[in-house]
Amino acid sequence: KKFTVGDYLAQRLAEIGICHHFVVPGDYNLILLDKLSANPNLTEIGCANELNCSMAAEGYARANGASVCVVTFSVGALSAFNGTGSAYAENLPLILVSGSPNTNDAGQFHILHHTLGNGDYTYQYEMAKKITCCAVAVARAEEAPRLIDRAIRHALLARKPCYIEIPTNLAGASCVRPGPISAVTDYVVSDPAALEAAGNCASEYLSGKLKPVILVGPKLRRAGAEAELLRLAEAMGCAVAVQPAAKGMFPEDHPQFVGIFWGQVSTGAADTIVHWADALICVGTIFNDYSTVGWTAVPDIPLMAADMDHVTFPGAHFSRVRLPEFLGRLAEQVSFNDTTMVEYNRLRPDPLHLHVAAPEDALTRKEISRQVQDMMGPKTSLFVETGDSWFNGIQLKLPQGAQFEIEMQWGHIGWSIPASFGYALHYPERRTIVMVGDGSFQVTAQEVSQMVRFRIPITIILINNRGYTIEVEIHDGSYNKIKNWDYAMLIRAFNSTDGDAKGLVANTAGELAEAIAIAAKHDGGPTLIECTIDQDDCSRELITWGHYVASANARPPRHQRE
Ligand SMILES: C/C(NCc1cnc(C)nc1N)=C(/S)[C@H](O)COP(=O)(O)OP(=O)(O)O
Ligand SMILES: [Mg+2]
Repeated sequence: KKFTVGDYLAQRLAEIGICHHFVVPGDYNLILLDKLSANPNLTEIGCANELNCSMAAEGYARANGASVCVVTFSVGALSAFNGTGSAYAENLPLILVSGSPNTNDAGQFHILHHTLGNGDYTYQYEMAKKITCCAVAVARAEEAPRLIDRAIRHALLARKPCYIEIPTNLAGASCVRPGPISAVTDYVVSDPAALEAAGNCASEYLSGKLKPVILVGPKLRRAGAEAELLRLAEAMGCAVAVQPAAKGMFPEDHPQFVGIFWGQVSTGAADTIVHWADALICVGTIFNDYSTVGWTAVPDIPLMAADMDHVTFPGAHFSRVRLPEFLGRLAEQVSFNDTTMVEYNRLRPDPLHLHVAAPEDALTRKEISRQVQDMMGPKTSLFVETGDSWFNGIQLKLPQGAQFEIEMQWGHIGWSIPASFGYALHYPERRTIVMVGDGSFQVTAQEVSQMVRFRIPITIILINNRGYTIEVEIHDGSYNKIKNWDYAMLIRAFNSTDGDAKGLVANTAGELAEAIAIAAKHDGGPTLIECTIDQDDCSRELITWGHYVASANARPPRHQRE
């Protein structure tokens, strides 16, 4: 049986641990799709469109470590670029594969369908270079092994997406078989001298400091260093604060967890402790406009920042120091100093006694949060969508074992529906819950039909506040209004005659409790619960945060100031 370029790609994808490949077919990729589905280790997952396909792959990569999205040329890839951008911003090795024109067409100046019609076939590859860590276009079958291995290796090492373009007439062309996968997957260990020097520099940075705090950022998990961080935190005994996009990357039931550090909208007394510290160990942190509340919450002491493959101090930088190895080494050498925990225990806020609404009470944002809190257990994975769901979700306490997913760097509304679908395919034994607003839901609603098709029992808490409330709080206008849907009824449309999803409406606290009880027992497919709340019922945190972000957006151009 002929071994082809498509078989080579399929084998490499399977060898790096991918079990599901997300696809939308098109005549430039059909032969390639045949080769992928011929590989027994790969299960084909069709998506309703390429935006959702790429976002499903983004979510799958959060669970699986790497993922692949296979689309057709131009009309497919340009939509998939959005999920690829998300994977770049969120540090996920998503492999974007696109079919492309027959290798003879460019040289014959043919005009082809799906293209711009100007005879240029390089624009997609050029665009892909900007949003991936490595982009390759296979022009001859002989070079396919080298290019495929290179792109995948770069993506795995950098935790960034890569791009592989395969012409429609090469997917089935003969190709040699691959060598050991270790050539692709073996990571680059830290440089021993740099690791040693960075460790010594950390000791210097910490010596003499009285009040060290650890601040955890979202790149910790992407670097695979959660276990080493836990060891370091327990060796120091200090307070551990977490950035909002890193929620769940340090256990919230741990005695040293002091809350989410998010400036004015922090939880617990995280901001008090972080600002009280005289040494801040930042691990995988990202200080962007959203996580610093419009630049009002940037730590103001000299900090030490350990990133995925380098460490910087107030006076030194060390390249090729991998985060797991660095934190592991630090855990061996630091001295115990729980000053910030002693202080925190004097500041620890009393647990919130959330008002329990009466069953007949109209549903409110607070009551939804209270009931979602009660849903959560060790097997819960909670996805929170861009919108007030960020603030509602971040306030929740994660029980031991619960996971949390947020897309705070890219922030594409609608991400949570396809992403939770992709994620849940890898974790069928977990109970995935999505908190999503009405506006976001309208962007990618079609992927609920894939949850129906593949019978994935995701619980979707759809918070219908009649429009784009987060935008209203940043800057209101007519554009923040949207057409209301009968969201629960949509499920009947997606079920058609062979689906087993449930669409429920909750207008009161009692109806929500009933709907959640039904969802907890339903596993034949998703349960969508449409929760109607007042359109002005949004979190205090959103309003506060929105004002600061709006003023950051409004800073006058520099030349106007002079
Ligand atoms: C329109 C936009 N952001 C701008 C935006 C526009 N387009 C994309 C793809 N991503 C974005 N974040 C946002 S946050 C809406 O308020 C979301 O509305 P909804 O899902 O209904 O949530 P809230 O009501 O809680 O805000
Ligand atoms: Mg809304």
